[in-house]
Amino acid sequence: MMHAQAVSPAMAGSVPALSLKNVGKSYGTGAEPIWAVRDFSLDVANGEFISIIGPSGCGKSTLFNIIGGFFNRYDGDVVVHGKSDPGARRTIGSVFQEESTFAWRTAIENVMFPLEALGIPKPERIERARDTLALVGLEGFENHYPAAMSGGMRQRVSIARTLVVRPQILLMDEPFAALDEQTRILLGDKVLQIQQQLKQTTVLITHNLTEAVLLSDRVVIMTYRPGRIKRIVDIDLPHPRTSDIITTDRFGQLVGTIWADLRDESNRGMK
Ligand SMILES: Nc1ncnc2c1ncn2[C@@H]1O[C@H](COP(=O)(O)OP(=O)(O)OP(=O)(O)O)[C@@H](O)[C@H]1O
Repeated sequence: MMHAQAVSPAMAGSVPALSLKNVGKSYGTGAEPIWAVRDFSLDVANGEFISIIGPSGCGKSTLFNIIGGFFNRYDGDVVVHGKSDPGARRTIGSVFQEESTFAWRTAIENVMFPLEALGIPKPERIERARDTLALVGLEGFENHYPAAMSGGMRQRVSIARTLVVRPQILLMDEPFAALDEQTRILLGDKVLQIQQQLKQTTVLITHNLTEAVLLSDRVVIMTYRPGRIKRIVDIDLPHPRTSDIITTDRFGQLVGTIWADLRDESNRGMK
């Protein structure tokens, strides 16, 4: 169940949805640059749910920015569905850690926003935004402003705004970091349902063990700075899943296994 290979067995012979080839990024100049991420290589299969977990400061957000295309310069290659040209990343939809809803727009107006940029006619925009809000469990809240919603609901609006264009790859950086544990777990259920329905490839950056094990097909554990792959753990829990699985022995074993690695890296970060 545990191995350090960076290629999923399900992927043999097919083009990965996402391929990271020796990606890296350093900050600062001069003789001693700080390497945030170094020599990070990983293939993600179509439809796979991958979590990347690591201690604070290990380079998770840096990796998110590399994958999402938010840096001008980094080392290595990011290949999306076999292509590494600048347009290849159009099939990636990103969800950010910080709250990113537009306060002056209602929930449905937030979700319609990316469709406006694509020039989609209004009736279709409304229909697609409504459907996607229903997908994230916000039916009936279409006309609410973000200020009248909870943090968890606002993050669901952000997720809906990303999903409304049906990205083939969903990339998320700690999207539930600001939420309490119960809301996180319930949102995890929602994310599982969405993934089972849309079957999009998902890369979740997180420091939350429960979330990583609940949601993922594989969990990638990062080392403390420079962020490299320490180990990849196959999550051999059955599908379809719900948060009920948290109470099983196998879930506990997987969390324990990952925690053992993570604790070593977190300790290095504390020093
Ligand atoms: N703009 C920057 N300039 C210099 N160093 C930076 C910069 N951004 C990040 N770093 C360094 O790179 C390392 C990785 O940062 P990054 O934000 O990617 O980590 P992280 O794993 O996302 O952290 P956290 O979980 O605490 O958000 C950090 O240790 C930090 O010191």
